[in-house]
Order: sequence, then structure tokens, then C-alpha cells
Amino acid sequence: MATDPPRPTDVAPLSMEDYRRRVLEQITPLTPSQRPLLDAIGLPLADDVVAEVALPGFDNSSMDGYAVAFADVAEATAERPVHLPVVGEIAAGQTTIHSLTPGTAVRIMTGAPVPAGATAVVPFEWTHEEGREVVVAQAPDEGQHVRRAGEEVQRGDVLMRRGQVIGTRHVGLLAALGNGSVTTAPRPRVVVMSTGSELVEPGKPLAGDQIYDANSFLLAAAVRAHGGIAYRARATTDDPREFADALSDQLLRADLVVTSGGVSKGTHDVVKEVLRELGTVDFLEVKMQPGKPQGFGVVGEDRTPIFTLPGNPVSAYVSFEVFVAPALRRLTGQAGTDPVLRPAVLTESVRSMRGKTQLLRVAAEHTGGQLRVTPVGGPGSHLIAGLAQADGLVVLAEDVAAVSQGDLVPVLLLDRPQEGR
Ligand SMILES: Nc1nc2c(c(=O)[nH]1)N[C@H]1C(S)=C(S)[C@@H](COP(=O)(O)OP(=O)(O)OC[C@H]3O[C@@H](n4cnc5c(N)ncnc54)[C@H](O)[C@@H]3O)O[C@H]1N2
Ligand code: MOO
Repeated sequence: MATDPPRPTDVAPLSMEDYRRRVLEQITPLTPSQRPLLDAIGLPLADDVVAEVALPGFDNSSMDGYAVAFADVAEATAERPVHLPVVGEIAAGQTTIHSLTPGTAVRIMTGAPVPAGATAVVPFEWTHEEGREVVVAQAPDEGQHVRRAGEEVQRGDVLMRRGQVIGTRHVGLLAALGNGSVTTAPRPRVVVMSTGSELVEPGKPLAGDQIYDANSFLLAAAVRAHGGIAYRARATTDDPREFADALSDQLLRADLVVTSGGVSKGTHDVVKEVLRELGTVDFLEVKMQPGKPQGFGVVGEDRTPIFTLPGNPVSAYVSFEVFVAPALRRLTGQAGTDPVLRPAVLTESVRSMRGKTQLLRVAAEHTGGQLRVTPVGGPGSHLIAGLAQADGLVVLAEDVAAVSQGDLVPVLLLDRPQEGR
């Protein structure tokens, strides 16, 4: 464990935003390295992407048909078709003919290079063959069905910026540019630990006063949804030695540790008890509901960052979305770290507690060009079935006491990968 001298670790209450800022300042982005393209999905680029090839790379046909000199077929109609001798064939990837002699036609396939001298492609549907000749019954426009070299991308173009998150369509572009690998931060490895003597692994029988460990699954799923690798540790009891040992064992594989439970004011608040001793983790109240008791700091020789989230499942999850997810974005060097809030119409009036940021669970739907949000479940931090119905969190600022039906409110949409801005 860390060798720093102990220091006071209980800090005064902070606003949600100030706490997030304080936490993010203490997170150092992971060192970028090269990784195969498909392993980089969801990670932000460490460098700009500069095109090393043009797209298209050469003039090529967009249709199966005949490469011709436009002037030869400009007058072609069904009534007065133009006859041209067919002198060869070019398929994609099998270039044999590099130039076209005026007055002739070359059969060409989609994607095949258009020979020099050809200035249009006549699709097969506008023609028929008679012996060794093609009969053209409809004239193309000049240049029609020819995709020009560099039409979309020129060598040297900057196509993606550092910090931009790689999504499905970017992978397609990067591959088209010939980038088999890209430089990104590694996917953060996040150890998720639950604490509490009442916790039982799902699938095992429950005794009277026991409950299933929901948080380690909930938080591990959230880590994955935000592009991290989750290592879910089995729940530990309220025995300080057991928690300290488990944490110490887990540090080996962690870029970040997230615990839940054991941080409020009870007599068995094991996380607080153990980590306070180290002097490297701050415990405080954040002016928000849910998610009031929080802890953040570093542990172990590598000074691995650790979040100690509250045990109530909704509190733990909401804390993840507003603090841990931004930290994951910072670890990977993403351009924007704070949650993106979108304006939405509230369908019911709600009250809020002044002096605390309220994170209201809502169901969000797009109707009539509007994002509309409706509160779901109750306000209790234990209401996990209500949480499962939610796909958004409305953020009601500390100074808000009430919001009326129809008002615009900022909403954090859940499970939407947040692209770099
Ligand atoms: N006297 C006070 N009591 C409490 C305060 C306070 O300010 N003064 N704050 C309350 C608030 S707010 C929260 S949130 C909780 C946070 O408590 P802890 O972080 O110490 O968490 P626990 O006491 O261990 O558990 C709270 C609650 O959550 C259930 N839990 C815990 N872990 C899991 C898990 N992995 N899966 C499912 N459920 C879990 C646990 O059984 C408790 O019901 O403190 C309030 N108390
Ligand atoms: O703030 Mo606790 O986090 O509501 O339930």
C-alpha cells in the first residue's frame, strides 16, 4: 500500500461539478500505443489521422458496362444507336488495358480502373452486344459513371482529429485509408469491488437478511458500456483485513478501482475505515442526490486512482455516470470528459431539494421532433427496478426547487457512447 504520510482526508462538502473537477485533475491519461483497428473501437485517437492515400485512389467505374470516349457515343439514341468494336475487358483488381483507342469500347466492371482516354462508362443496361460490337442505345453524360481519383479524399487531408472516439464508421474509413492499426490509449482496466457482509453472489441461495450483490454487476456493466475492461471481484465482508487484502491483490490488474458500499456513517463502513488510514483517499459529501457520500484518491505503489462509491445501487450507478465515466474518458485522452447534457421537455412537474443537485431518473423518448422525459420509479436510492426503467438522468441544479410540466430540462442520456467534441 502507499507510503505517503497520513493526512486529513475528510473534506468539506462540494458541489457535483467542483468534485468532478477535483477528481479529474488527479487522473493522468494512460500512455497511448499502437493497437489493431478493431481493438480500438470506442477509444479516442491519440493522433490526427492524415490520409496517406487518395480516395478513390484512381479513376474507376461506378457501373458494370463499357468504357468509351464520350465523343463517340454523345449522339447515341435508341433510334440511332452507335456501334463500337469491343477490344477487351477490365475487371476490378485485374488491370490489363491501360488506355482506350478512340472509336472502340472496353468492357469494364464496377471498381475497375478506367483506361486513359475513356471519358464515360455506358452501363450494360443501355447496350447490347452484336458479335464483337457493342450497340449503344443511350448516351451518357460526359464523365458519367466515372469515379474520379481523389474525388472524396486527397493525400494529406486530415480526416479525424486527436481525441475523436473511434466508432464503427470510423473503422471503415481507417481501413479504407490503409491504417491496419491506430494509436490510442489502452482500454482502461477497471477493478470493481463490492463490500458488505450482507452480500451474496447471484445464483447462490439467500439467507434471511442477505441480499444479492447487484452493484458489482451493475458497475462492471457500466464500465463495459463506457469502453473499459471490467474485472469484477467477489464481494468482501465488512472485515477490514479482508477488504484491504482483496484490494491489494486486485491492484495488479487495475488502472482504476471502483468500490461500492461502506463509505457513510455506520459502524461497519469498512472502505472508509481502511482507506482513511492510508491518507491518500479523500472522503466527503457531495451536494447531490443520490450519491452524497463519496471518496476518491490513490492507492498502492502505482498510485492507482480509486473511487469509493456509496452502496445504495442507484447512488452507485448515478455516481458512476457523473464521476467515473468522465474519469474513464480522461484516462483514454478523450476530447470532452464531462457528461453531455441535452435539452428535453419534462412531461410532469417535479420538485427538487434546493442546495443539492438532483439526478432524476427518467424514461426518454423522441416524439414529434422533441426529446421528452418522464420520471420513473421513486426517489429512493435503493429502487433498482425503477432504475432499470430509466434511460436518462435529468440534472436539476442546486438552485432549482421546482420544475413545471413542459419546461426544458438538461438530460444525460444513458448508454450512449459519448463521442469526442
Ligand atoms: N447516519 C447516516 N446514514 C446514512 C447516510 C448519512 O449521511 N448518515 N447516508 C445515506 C446515504 S445517502 C447513502 S447513499 C448510504 C451509503 O452507504 P454506504 O456507502 O456506507 O453503503 P452501505 O451502508 O454498505 O450500503 C447501503 C445500502 O446499499 C446496499 N448495498 C450495498 N452494496 C450493495 C451491493 N453490492 N449490491 C446491492 N446492494 C448493496 C446495502 O445493503 C444498503 O442497503 O448511506 C446512507 N446512510
Ligand atoms: O445520497 Mo445516497 O447516495 O441517496 O442514497
